[in-house]
Amino acid sequence: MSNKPKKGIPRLLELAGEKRTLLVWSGISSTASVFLMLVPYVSVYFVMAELLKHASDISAVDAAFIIRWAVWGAAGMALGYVLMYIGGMCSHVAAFRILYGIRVKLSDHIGALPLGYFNKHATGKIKKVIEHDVEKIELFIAHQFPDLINTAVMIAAITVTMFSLDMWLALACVIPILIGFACQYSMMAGSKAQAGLKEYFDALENINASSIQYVRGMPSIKIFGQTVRSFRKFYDDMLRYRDFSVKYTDSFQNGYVSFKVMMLSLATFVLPVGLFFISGDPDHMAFAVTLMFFLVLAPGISTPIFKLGSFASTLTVIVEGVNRMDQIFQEQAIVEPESGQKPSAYDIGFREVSFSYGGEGGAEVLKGISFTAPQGQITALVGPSGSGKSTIAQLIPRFWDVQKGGITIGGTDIRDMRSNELMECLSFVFQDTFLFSDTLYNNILAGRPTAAKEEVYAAARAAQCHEFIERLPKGYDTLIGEGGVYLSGGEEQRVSVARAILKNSPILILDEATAYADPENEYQMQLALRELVKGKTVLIIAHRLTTICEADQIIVLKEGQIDDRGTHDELIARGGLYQKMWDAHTATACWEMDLRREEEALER
Ligand SMILES: Nc1ncnc2c1ncn2[C@@H]1O[C@H](COP(=O)(O)OP(=O)(O)OP(=O)(O)O)[C@@H](O)[C@H]1O
Repeated sequence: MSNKPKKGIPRLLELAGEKRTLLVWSGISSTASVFLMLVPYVSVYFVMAELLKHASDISAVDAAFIIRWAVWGAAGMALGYVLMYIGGMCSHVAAFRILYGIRVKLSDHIGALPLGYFNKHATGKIKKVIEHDVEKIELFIAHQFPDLINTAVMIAAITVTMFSLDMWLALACVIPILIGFACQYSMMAGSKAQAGLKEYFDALENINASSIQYVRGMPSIKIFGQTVRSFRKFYDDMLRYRDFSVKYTDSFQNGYVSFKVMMLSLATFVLPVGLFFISGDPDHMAFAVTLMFFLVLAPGISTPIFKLGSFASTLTVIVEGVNRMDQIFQEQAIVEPESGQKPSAYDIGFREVSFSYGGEGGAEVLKGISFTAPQGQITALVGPSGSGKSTIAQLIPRFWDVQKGGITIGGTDIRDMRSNELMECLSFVFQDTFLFSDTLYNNILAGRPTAAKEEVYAAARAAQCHEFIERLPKGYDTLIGEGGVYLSGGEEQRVSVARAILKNSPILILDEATAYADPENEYQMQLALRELVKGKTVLIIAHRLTTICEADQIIVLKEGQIDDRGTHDELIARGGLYQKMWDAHTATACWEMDLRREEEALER
């Protein structure tokens, strides 16, 4: 058996899993309903035949026979509708269950991906796949699947009937249909069309991603008096989508027109063939009746065929949507060890770590980094912008896995720890704090969902946010974000410190934690952090060197390598890069002081 990965509809059915059974029932009900719907036509045929047989003496008509067929016809139609309804119900239930199943699978998989994946991929793209592409599947399974079966069975039944009546007339009908299909298929299924569809999906994803950026970047756009036109990315993506859609639709013109012309002129092909054969048939009358039947049936078959054509275009969209889902499923999830090891201590060790964002062979942003952040001590990372400080911090929670060397916690390689155990050891306070659209209380509680009320308040007090929370009209029940209040950058950071205090993990990583702090806020933040770092292994990244000069160890980075290390005094004494940074920092502080003095003088 081949293990080739499935694509398109077979892949969709594979994703549907055991919910396929409902789809099978939907298919069976729809097929049965088609045949039952044909019963009234059969009954009309027999009733007509009986009436014609006794046209000269109508009293000889078998009334019971006619009533029987009338009842059969009505029953067939009624049962046909019931089965059609059951088929529709089954497909709807199956669709929503499949949708739910696929979304859960996608969410589970996304949850298992390394955090770096979310930096690399725009949220708009992921959102489009989970919402838009999965939703299209519902449309297909719930509505079009039973219709598709109906249409296919009807076309098959009509074709069989045609061939059983007359092969030549049937061929005169079927050959133009096949040519019409070939014209359309060559346009829609060719490699150019497939590439076009991919490009169409890319354009749609780009619009999704850049529209989110546009909305998020609205304050900057407004402040700088710009318009949508000046937000080039969104504007360009919209233009690209418009131009591409017009070009893409145009490319189907010839194929679709040829297909439609063929379908609507089937009688033009049937009539000459019929006239050719009628003269050679001894039973002219019977052949004439058959020819009449074909001339009536030919336009009738075009309706289900048009329907089938529209399904073909939906199918290509579904297939591309399933491909997009598979691209997410193919993303390598974090490799979890069978049985995770627990660290016995909480020092962090970097051993000859080299890392490139581009994977193996890419440009290295960290080159052979080795250091130990001892347990219970504060280690600071400093260095010019782009030297790799944030990358080091993000490698510890496995945003990405290192390509060379290894990172350990208490001597245990982080790749040998289960992710939940690794995360339990760590707390983060990032520069950009993320608060959920929820109450302030729940935002702090997120640090340890099992914490008691008093513990949440204690954490808020320690993080210097209790006072400002109490001042809000609804206190801890105040909603944050949409429909609620917005906090200042410094307040948000202190809430995230409260969250970290509540989590009380043995290792703490602070990335630019005082970035938003004004003098008042910075003082509050320092008080909050002092509480937070007590007895923890702390790795801190800060541009304000004054905040880290007390650190037990300072590691100076330059272009992805360790340039120097030591305490503040040792590094100053050595007079290297750190001393230059310190001089620059103190010069800026003096400059700020001078400005303040000038302002004060002016005020006086
Ligand atoms: N997601 C990413 N993909 C590719 N390259 C990245 C990514 N993040 C950072 N880099 C690159 O890696 C290098 C190190 O970046 P990093 O953010 O670690 O530096 P940093 O010292 O923290 O800088 P800063 O002080 O400005 O925040 C930079 O050259 C940066 O351009």
